[in-house]
Amino acid sequence: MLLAIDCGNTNTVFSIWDGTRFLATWRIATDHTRTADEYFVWLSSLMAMTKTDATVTEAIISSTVPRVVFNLRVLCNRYFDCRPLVVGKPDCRLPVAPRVDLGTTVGPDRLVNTVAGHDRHGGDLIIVDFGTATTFDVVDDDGAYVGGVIAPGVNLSLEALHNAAAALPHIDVAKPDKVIGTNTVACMQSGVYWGYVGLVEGIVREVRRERDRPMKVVATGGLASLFAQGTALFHSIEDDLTMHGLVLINDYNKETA
Ligand SMILES: Nc1ncnc2c1ncn2[C@@H]1O[C@H](COP(=O)(O)OP(=O)(O)O)[C@@H](O)[C@H]1O
Ligand SMILES: CC(C)(COP(=O)(O)O)[C@@H](O)C(=O)NCCC(=O)O
Ligand SMILES: [K+]
Repeated sequence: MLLAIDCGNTNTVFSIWDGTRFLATWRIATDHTRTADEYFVWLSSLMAMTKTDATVTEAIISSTVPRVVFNLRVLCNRYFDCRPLVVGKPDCRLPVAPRVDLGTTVGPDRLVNTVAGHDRHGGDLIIVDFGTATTFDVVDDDGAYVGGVIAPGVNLSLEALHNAAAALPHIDVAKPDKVIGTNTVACMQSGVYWGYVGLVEGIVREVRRERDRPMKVVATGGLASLFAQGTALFHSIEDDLTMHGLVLINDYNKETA
């Protein structure tokens, strides 16, 4: 079975793929000080508690945080006796190479999303990923990542507002009932919610204009469904997009070994 690990700047997601379906998906806060032993205690207790009968024989990692990869590699080597594939490293092949400026290191999460999005929808495609950052990945007809947009993430914007203004509280993102807020929290929620809807709609409009062709829009990431309530832009919401891409890349590397 495959252990697929998607490490973002906020959360790290572990999924177990049995060749047909995901048996389990577990999430932990990303922390580069976490050791391989800590990961294993956490993983094995979740496996036991949920009665997940998994024998991990292979692993693949996508990490936007370079520092965590070391301990994740140790986890795979020591406890699952396998050498993980790490997306973005030279020994992890991709079906189609990205077409970007020389010297650019594209976030591995964006490369993985590109593979998954193209498998499900073909091109031309825009993938919107609501993570720590909100990213837009532009996928060409042949499946190449050809660039995109990086915007500050929703929660990052809320944090920045709270940190910079003494009278603004820490709040969670939500869809407000009305645009015009009649209290501080409602005003902040409106600014961030409708501001983001405008940001996403505006960026997609401009990307389509620049590419001058029809492009599907797929959304992923924890906050995608909340924003889908405020816009008709998304053709689909796919929470498992990154995990699907990790499975595809792992298969591709085995097939072409
Ligand atoms: N269902 C949700 N509701 C509210 N906030 C969420 C939800 N899922 C994720 N988040 C928040 O969205 C942000 C991005 O999370 P995540 O998608 O895990 O980011 P990353 O992939 O960059 O680690 C985090 O601040 C997280 O707490
Ligand atoms: C843009 C990102 C920070 C998004 O990461 P996330 O929100 O998933 O934690 C990550 O994809 C990254 O570090 N990218 C490197 C630069 C690039 O993709 O061009
Ligand atoms: K992201």
